[in-house]
Amino acid sequence: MPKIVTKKVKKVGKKRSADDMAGEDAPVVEKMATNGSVPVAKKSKKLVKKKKVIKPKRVLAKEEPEIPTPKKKVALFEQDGDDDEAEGLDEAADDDFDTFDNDDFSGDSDSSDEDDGDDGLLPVEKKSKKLDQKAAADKRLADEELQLNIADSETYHLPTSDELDSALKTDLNALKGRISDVMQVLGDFKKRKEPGRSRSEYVDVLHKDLCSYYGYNEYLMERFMNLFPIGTELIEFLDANDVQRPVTIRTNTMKTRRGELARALINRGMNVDPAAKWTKVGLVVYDSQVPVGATPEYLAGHYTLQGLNSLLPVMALAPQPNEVVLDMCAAPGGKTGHIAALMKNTGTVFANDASLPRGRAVVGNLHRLGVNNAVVSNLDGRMFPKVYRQGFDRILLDAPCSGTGVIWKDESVKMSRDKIDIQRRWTLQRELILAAIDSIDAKSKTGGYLVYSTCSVLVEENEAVVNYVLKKRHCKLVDTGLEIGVEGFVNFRENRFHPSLKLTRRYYPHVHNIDGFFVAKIKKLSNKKMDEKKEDEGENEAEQGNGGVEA
Ligand SMILES: C[S@@+](CC[C@H](N)C(=O)[O-])C[C@H]1O[C@@H](n2cnc3c(N)ncnc32)[C@H](O)[C@@H]1O
Repeated sequence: MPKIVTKKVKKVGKKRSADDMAGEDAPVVEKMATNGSVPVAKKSKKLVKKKKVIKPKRVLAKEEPEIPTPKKKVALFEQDGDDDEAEGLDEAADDDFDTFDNDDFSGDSDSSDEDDGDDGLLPVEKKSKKLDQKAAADKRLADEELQLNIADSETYHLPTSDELDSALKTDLNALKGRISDVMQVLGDFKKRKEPGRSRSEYVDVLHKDLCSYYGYNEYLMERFMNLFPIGTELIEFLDANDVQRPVTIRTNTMKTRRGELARALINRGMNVDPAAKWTKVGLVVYDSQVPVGATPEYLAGHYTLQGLNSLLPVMALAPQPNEVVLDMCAAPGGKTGHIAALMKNTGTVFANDASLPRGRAVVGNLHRLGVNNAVVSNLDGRMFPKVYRQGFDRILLDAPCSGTGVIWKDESVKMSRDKIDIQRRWTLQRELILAAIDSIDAKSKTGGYLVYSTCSVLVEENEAVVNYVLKKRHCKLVDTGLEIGVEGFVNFRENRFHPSLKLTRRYYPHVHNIDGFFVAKIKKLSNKKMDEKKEDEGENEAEQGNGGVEA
């Protein structure tokens, strides 16, 4: 029987020990499940190649070479006019940052022609626009070069298997050239193909070359090729997987407000800005003269280090004051702290994790953040229907996953995620999502919601898992209420999911400049069991052993 740690977290803790902090940036048990925080450290590069500039469409790029002097930034933050305001330190009180969002906090007075018509954009978004323009110019040049590569002959000679195994494999430039050439051929196949060659022969060459160039196993590369049918988006995605995301922090609104925190951090030598228009608590840290995870403000719990993506499932969950909420896979606790803040430290939030060492990090973090409405437990999430059946108003299931959305944090994902590994993961995810839905009270007066999220981009771990629970339980998908993200798949290759799957949201590093992520919000409709015949339909699909997703 698993041991339950029932610690009511009561007060702001003492200074955190190194042990307490261990879980926050360095996951202990599941290395891939790291979407709770953005480490400051850079990863090492395996391949020596030209890195692409990420195009931040809605979120920030880390390129921000000009660091305004702290003094200048403080003056700008002071114009917020929130110093004398006496609102409580809650999320709603952060509304005054609508004006904050529109101010120029970068200290960048550059007003070049390109900025014309950019009124209303954040400074960083203006910069982002310039980056877009530069990227477009680069792409034009690259396209022209590509044309030159294969203009000599209309058709393209497909390498033999000997050639494939030759020095080309280690010559990254030649490999990249061949990838471009083959992609060009596939884009205009009838005209460019070598007579007698099939499309699949070209796709096979491309597949192998992409594995060699980017360092992936064939299984995972195939999944990505299915996700982004061969074209520039696939390359953009693969390039983005090798680039660090911006360092971002979440303001703990139980202790401070974003403007106040920004001023304090700027005075310590950090260069920060509002992270994005859709969040009133996120700040992006462009640069810092002090360790972001060790300032007095950090130790006092005024903020947590969190990727912007990790704000999204909690925003979708929208926990209400006085509810009973479960964070089923909570460690290291970044999202639990956010849930507690939205509940204004009222009601009860259960922070559970199957890993005891990671659970200890949750206790440390919640103490630091001043959370006093939490119960920390150490259970296998699948046990909850037995422990507290239909006991919760809302549940967040931030499921353990392949981490294919956060490859920049853990490059080992590229080689370790094979068919068996992914199958093991979606099997657990299906068991957890059933347990989660069975632990929700459909009759809750204020809630009855489950949010399912992963830091994976694979359909098997996302849409297919949600589609499975829709078949097995009385529940339906509802709007996440999130401003950004692209729709989840309803049709994916041969698969036909429930049409409501379009209400789910996907996030990609190359599109949103945040970690690859998935969010679904589900409303439980009844506490009654579904009839067995309907349940069997879901079961049969799972038995196919492909996660309901055709290769
Ligand atoms: C994606 S991480 C959670 C991150 C966390 N929500 C946050 O934002 O800080 C997934 C977590 O699931 C936990 N886990 C794995 N299997 C579990 C299970 N069967 N029941 C509960 N937790 C589990 C892992 O220990 C890991 O901490």
